[in-house]
Amino acid sequence: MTAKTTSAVETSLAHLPQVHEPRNPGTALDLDRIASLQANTSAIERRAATLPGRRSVKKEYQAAWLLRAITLIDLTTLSGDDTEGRVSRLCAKAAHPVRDDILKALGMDPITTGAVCVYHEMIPTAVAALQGTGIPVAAVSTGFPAGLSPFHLRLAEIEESVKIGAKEIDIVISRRHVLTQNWQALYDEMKAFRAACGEAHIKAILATGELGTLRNVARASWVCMMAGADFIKTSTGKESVNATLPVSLTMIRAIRAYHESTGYRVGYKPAGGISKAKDAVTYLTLIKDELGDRWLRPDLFRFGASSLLGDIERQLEHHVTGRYSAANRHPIG
Ligand SMILES: O=C[C@H](O)COP(=O)(O)O
Repeated sequence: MTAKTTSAVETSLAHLPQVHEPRNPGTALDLDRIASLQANTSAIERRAATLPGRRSVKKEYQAAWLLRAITLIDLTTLSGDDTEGRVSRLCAKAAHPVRDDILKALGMDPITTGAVCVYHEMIPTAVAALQGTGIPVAAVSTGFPAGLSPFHLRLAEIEESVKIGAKEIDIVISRRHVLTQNWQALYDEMKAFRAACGEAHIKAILATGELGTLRNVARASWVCMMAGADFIKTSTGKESVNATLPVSLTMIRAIRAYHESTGYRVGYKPAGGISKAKDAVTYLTLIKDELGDRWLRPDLFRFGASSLLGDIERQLEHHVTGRYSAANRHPIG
């Protein structure tokens, strides 16, 4: 570990004070604006194809980016066979995601993940396990992942999740409202979900792999932000197509335009299938390029990921020791 590397890591993670960003209150539904939205699919795909080339990360900064990525993970388990034991172990990992010897070699103080994300039934276990850590519990509510349970039950699930300690609620939108271009219905649904959350922050999962076109992704992003979403999120992780770079560019540019238009910053959460450290760094450089450093903090960016942390750990270990002790032999490029 060179002095230059240590300094890069410290510079990257230093000065991350708590920022109290005003929450997006939403706006009236502007149907003309929604109708006028275009998505230049071929331009977006061309831009996505250049990633991560243009801003590849220098070796001495890789550890810094990887540590930053860890602080931005919603460490997730969303399996039908989840148990209290698995969730407790996940929470312990969220509180100590990096081995002490690696932190020491990098000259870093302890860090934590951004949050832990679980099903409603696992909230009490996660809340108990994370007590005193400052790590919030995020819950997927509203009949995740399909979101097709009765509307009043989806609202009740949100309210119950908040009541028992979830500080963040990841809701799933009704994809049919997008596919039928029923923007008023999507807006009303999202507003009702936001109201049910109260003070808890709400992340709107668009399930982009089921929305058909990037234009629909752009329109759904705008409608959810107009209805007061704190974050927009790509996927549940259960669709056949989850987070992709073209979808991310579309959503990130909607966030940028919404900020320019209203002054409110909405967060972004790519989720589903992001399991490699290299991909995490690509996403972070994309955010830096398109939205700027302000979005590289946990209040405005999260990865929804169940297995990303393991690969980042392997890459950090390699960075510090020069070798892999685990199965992954593919260094970050
Ligand atoms: O919201 C989080 C996703 O369900 C995580 O998906 P993943 O298991 O593919 O990382």
